[in-house]
Amino acid sequence: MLRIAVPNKGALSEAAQTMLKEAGYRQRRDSKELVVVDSENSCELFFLRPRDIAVYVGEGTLDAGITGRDMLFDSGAPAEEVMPLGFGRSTFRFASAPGAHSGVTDLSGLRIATSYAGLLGKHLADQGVDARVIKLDGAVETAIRLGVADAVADVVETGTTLRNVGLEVFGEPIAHSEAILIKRAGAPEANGFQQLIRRLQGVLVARDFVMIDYDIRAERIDEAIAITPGMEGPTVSPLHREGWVAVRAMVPRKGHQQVMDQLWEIGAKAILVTAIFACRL
Ligand SMILES: Nc1ncnc2c1ncn2[C@@H]1O[C@H](COP(=O)(O)OP(=O)(O)OP(=O)(O)O)[C@@H](O)[C@H]1O
Ligand SMILES: O=P(O)(O)OC[C@H]1O[C@H](OP(=O)(O)OP(=O)(O)O)[C@H](O)[C@@H]1O
Ligand SMILES: [Mg+2]
Repeated sequence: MLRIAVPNKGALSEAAQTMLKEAGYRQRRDSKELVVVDSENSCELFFLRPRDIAVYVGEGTLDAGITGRDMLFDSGAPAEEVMPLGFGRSTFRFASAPGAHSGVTDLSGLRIATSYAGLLGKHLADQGVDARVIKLDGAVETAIRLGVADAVADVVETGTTLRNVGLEVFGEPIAHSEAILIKRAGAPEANGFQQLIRRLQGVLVARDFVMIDYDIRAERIDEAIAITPGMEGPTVSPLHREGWVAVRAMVPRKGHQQVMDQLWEIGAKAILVTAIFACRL
C-alpha cells in the first residue's frame, strides 16, 4: 500500500484533493475523515496539516506527500521534491511600513515576525544578517502594528493581505513556492510511487493541452505540421476526398485560438478543439 500525505486544510488542500481525484484516487467523504483507504489503487491517503507533511515523509512513515516548497525548506526534514504540481504558487517576502526598509541588510538587529522560522533563519544566515526571529503561528502581518516586530517575512500571493494592513514588500523574494510532490530524501521509491507520478503528470498534461483536429489539402501538410507538430508528430490520415488529409495533434491549451487562426490562414477546414479528459504520455 502506497501511503500518501494530503493537506487537510489551508491554501493547498482543495487543489491537492482535486488533482488526486482527477488522477483517479478515492475522495474523502467529508472534511473530518483523516484516513481514506483506496484499495482499488492500493494506497492510503492521510489528511494532515500541510506543515507536518514533510516531517512524516522525512521520517519515512509515509511514502509520498503533497506540500508547499516553502514548507519543505522550512521544516528542514530529510525529504526531497519529486515534481512541481502547478498550483499554490506564491513568493515568500519581507514586508514592513512603506519606505521603512529597502533590503535584507537593513534588518540587522531588528525583529522579524514569521511562521516560517526555519526558512527565514537560513536566509538570514546566508545573507550574514543578525536579526531576531519572532515565531508566530499565522496572521503575522498584524505583528508590526501590535509592536511585536519591525518587519515580517510571509507568504505573498496577490498582496491583498499586506495592502489591507498598509505594509509593502521590500528586497528580493526569499523563495518562490508552489505545491510539490515529495518523498524521503535518498529513499528508494515505494511500490506504486512511479504510478502516482505518471498519473499526476497525466493530470498536468490534460490541463495544459487540448486535442486539435482539422482537414487540410495534402500539398499544405508540411506547413500544417509546422503549426501543430504534436508530441511525437501528428496523426495524418487520408480523407475520403481526393487531395485532402485529416490531422490530429495535441497543442498547448494556452494559445490554441492563435493556432486555429494560423491553420485557417493556410486553408484548414473543420478545425475542432476538444479537451483531454485523461492522459498518459
Ligand atoms: N494565498 C496563498 N496563495 C497560494 N499559496 C498559498 C497561499 N497561502 C499559503 N499558500 C501556500 O500554501 C502552503 C500551505 O500554507 P497554508 O497557509 O495553507 O498553511 P497553514 O498556514 O499551516 O495553514 P492555515 O493557514 O490553515 O493555518 C504553503 O506552501 C504556502 O506557500
Ligand atoms: O497575498 P495574499 O493573496 O493576500 O495571500 C497571502 C496570505 O495568505 C496566507 O494566509 P492564510 O490565509 O493562510 O492565513 P495565515 O497567515 O493564518 O496562515 C499567507 O500567510 C498570507 O497571509
Ligand atoms: Mg496560512
